Amino acid sequence: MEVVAEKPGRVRNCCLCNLRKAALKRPKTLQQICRECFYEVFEEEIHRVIVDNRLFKPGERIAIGASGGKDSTVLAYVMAELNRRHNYGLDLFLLSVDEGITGYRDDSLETVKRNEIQYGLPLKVVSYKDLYGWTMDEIVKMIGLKNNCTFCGVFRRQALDRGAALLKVDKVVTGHNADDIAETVILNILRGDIARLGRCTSITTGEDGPIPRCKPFKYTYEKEIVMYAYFKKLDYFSTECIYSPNAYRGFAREFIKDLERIRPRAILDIIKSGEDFRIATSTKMPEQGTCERCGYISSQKWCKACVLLEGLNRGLPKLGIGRRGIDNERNSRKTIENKQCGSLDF
Ligand SMILES: Nc1ncnc2c1ncn2[C@@H]1O[C@H](COP(=O)(O)OP(=O)(O)OP(=O)(O)O)[C@@H](O)[C@H]1O
Repeated sequence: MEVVAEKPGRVRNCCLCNLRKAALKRPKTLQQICRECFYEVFEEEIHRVIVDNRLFKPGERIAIGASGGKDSTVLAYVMAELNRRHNYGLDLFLLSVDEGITGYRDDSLETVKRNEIQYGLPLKVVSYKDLYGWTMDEIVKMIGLKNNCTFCGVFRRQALDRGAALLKVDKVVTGHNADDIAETVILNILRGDIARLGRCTSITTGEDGPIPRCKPFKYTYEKEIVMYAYFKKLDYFSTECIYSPNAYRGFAREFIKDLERIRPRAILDIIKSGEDFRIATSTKMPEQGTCERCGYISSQKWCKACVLLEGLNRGLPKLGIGRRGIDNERNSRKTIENKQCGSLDF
């Protein structure tokens, strides 16, 4: 983290207010600014994104997807702050999914429980065990570490929707940041995944599904989120998931970080390129329907979660994995590709 060294006589004034000493170099613009101005530009940029994109309407109930990590902790703090300051008129809730990962999610959930009190936001926790009858610990015991992120990603997406339905909220917001989105653009290009490339830069997704999801941090740099959490001394959990090797995404992440070092704007430009892609009309997009088994949205006969669950319950966990997948009559092409944690398609 780039904090300006405070050597007497050598520290410049903040280039925004020109009153106080600069305390940090802003990662997005490389400006040397004071803490107070950093808080202000950081929060106001998010406010502008919320207003310009009309993310919320007064009176809406909003669930903040809260994992206890830095992004969602800062999101919960800033959302509560902006809601008060700008009178958004929102009813905010914390919504956590307990995947059942001992030594990781149990600890991070303790952080979210403290955030509930610190920020005065009611918390709802939904668990894989209650929803699916399996914890990730049990799934990993059965399938090993190879495709576990596929199960986790598919189950989490649905678990958040189910939690949102229980809370009767109008929208879910997540802490996906600009770096996450730029990485996903690159990953979708590398995979040739046109359908996901087309939607991964949208600030709101799932408007045709059970519950829309928004990303107020779409243009917020990860480094700035870390700085903000550090200076504000926010209480968050910083351990990586113990089951997530994340190799392919890791390469994209490193690539973006290298580009950012040379030119900080690169992150915003990749997002812009993603936004400006036009999908050829000849590209066949999946048709939206509902799962015959559980009623969840699905482009196939069974939704991804039901296919994976069927595999687990029949002791054939590879059933829904890979390009062959389960032949579900209506559509025998691939059901699920191996996908790793932190996917934006969630
Ligand atoms: N278990 C969970 N319960 C609720 N929301 C979650 C959970 N896991 C992820 N999310 C939501 O999805 C966003 C992106 O998740 P990802 O797994 O990429 O974590 P991350 O980038 O490390 O974010 P964070 O720092 O908030 O953990 C999070 O910011 C959060 O809003």
